[in-house]
Amino acid sequence: MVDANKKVAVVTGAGQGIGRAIALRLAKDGFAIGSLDFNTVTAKETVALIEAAGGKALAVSVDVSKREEVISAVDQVVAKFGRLDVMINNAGLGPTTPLEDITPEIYHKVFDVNVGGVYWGIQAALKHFKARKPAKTGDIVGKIINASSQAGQVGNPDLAVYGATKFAVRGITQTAARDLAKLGVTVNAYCPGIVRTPMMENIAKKVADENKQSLEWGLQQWAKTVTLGRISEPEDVAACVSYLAGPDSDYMTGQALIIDGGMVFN
Ligand SMILES: NC(=O)C1=CN([C@@H]2O[C@H](COP(=O)(O)OP(=O)(O)OC[C@H]3O[C@@H](n4cnc5c(N)ncnc54)[C@H](O)[C@@H]3O)[C@@H](O)[C@H]2O)C=CC1
Ligand SMILES: CC(=O)C(C)=O
Repeated sequence: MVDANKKVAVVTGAGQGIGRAIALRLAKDGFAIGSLDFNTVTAKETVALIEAAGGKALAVSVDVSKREEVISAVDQVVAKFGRLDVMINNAGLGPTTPLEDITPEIYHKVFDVNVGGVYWGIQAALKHFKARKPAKTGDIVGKIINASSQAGQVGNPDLAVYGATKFAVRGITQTAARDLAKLGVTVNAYCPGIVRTPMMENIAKKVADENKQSLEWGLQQWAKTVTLGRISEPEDVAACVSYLAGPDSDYMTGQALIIDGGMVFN
């Protein structure tokens, strides 16, 4: 159990990339962290990094596409740290899927993770938020922050499945914000541009290989196509999520913050 006023955040997909950056940043902000990931090894590595910096964290193995696993994982974090303040539904899959290559298996798998994981994360968090009574009307008892994308704002080449899930996350965020406001729960999303992570590198590798160019060239091509050419770092996204998780954003709900200002909407 942590001291009573130490806030607690759960991050899904905390084993690498943007999720790890968010977990490290929120730990630096003073949160105890639930580091949830399909990959137990990397989830534990994130915990080790947080503890080495003097923070508190718990790794829990989870497949966010499985509702009961998500509920159980969040319960384990609350059992350890005594409370839940922020739920960050970050875990996702980002395959490149030319329209004619989409199969029912790909469709179900990506939607089950990217969209189902958000539903189950919201439900898992709500269970604990509803147990808290706002001291006065308008007080915030919990925050939900979901991972959308620039690809959830405009159609990206070859990302018809992935992009559809990110459009869906924006819709879920707006509906949940309306439905949960009366409980004192805010719901927002972050919409990064091109961020240097294993997911984005896998996507960029396709265009790089097709053009016999380097991975960096592929990332740049993507950045020029969907933004004004900037490749962000996971820490840039974590800074935005730190704002959404902190008290300065208590007034905000239902927003889908576009992180990479250099957005180009065709
Ligand atoms: N990298 C980018 O350029 C952008 C990423 N995003 C979004 O940010 C989020 C994080 O993306 P990245 O860090 O780039 O991805 P990543 O692929 O580098 O890391 C994703 C993490 O989620 C975990 N994960 C995957 N499926 C899971 C499941 N079923 N259950 C639990 N954990 C699971 C993976 O093990 C991994 O640790 C995703 O939702 C992605 O859609 C949004 C815009 C841009
Ligand atoms: C992976 C992603 O969200 C992109 C290409 O914006």
